[in-house]
Amino acid sequence: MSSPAAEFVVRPARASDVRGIREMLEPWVQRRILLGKDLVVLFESVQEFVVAEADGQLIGCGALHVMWEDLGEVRTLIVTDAWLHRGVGGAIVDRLEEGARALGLSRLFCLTFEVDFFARRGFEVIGEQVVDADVYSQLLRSPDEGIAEFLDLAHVKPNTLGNTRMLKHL
Ligand SMILES: CC(=O)SCCNC(=O)CCNC(=O)[C@H](O)C(C)(C)COP(=O)(O)OP(=O)(O)OC[C@H]1O[C@@H](n2cnc3c(N)ncnc32)[C@H](O)[C@@H]1OP(=O)(O)O
Repeated sequence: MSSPAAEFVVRPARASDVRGIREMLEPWVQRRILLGKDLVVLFESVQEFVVAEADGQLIGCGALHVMWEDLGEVRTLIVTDAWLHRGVGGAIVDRLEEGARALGLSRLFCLTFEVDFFARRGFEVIGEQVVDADVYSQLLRSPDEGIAEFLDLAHVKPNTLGNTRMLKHL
């Protein structure tokens, strides 16, 4: 017998979700899968986040970070163990892509171990930089650690070991 359809919603995050996002994030930071974020950084970026919720509980999250006029990044994508493989991650990515299109972005980057998941959603592995030298030099001015990872700077290489750089044209 097949299990009943999973009921969840994906919605913009609220400030009151931030501690729950941090709880979902922490185990992945410990395992060096995702970049750690201080609470203040998560509060400051709450408008970038969507969350998935079922029965009033957070079951997933993801964020869209704008990097340049045409370019964004999918960040901090997590689904709780009990909800894996039920379409939650895909629904979060769909929502982030919708947000990216609404912002006028045409390319979405991600840095991930979940290569198959992203490949099945249209992301392609990239080897080289996807911004020109001028944009690269502008991005160097950002204090954001995720941007440093995007630029593949030496001081963040320990964070990104084993990750794959992927890009989707929207
Ligand atoms: C850019 C970044 O943030 S990278 C970091 C990515 N996150 C992590 O590494 C943290 C750990 N991983 C996770 O939290 C999860 O594994 C995620 C977020 C990558 C994926 O979340 P999930 O909710 O399992 O994704 P989702 O269910 O949409 O898809 C997974 C598979 O389940 C399958 N699936 C989806 N719905 C159903 C369903 N109702 N019944 C059976 N299988 C299903 C899909 O076919 C999919 O397979 P596919 O990838 O071959 O297409």
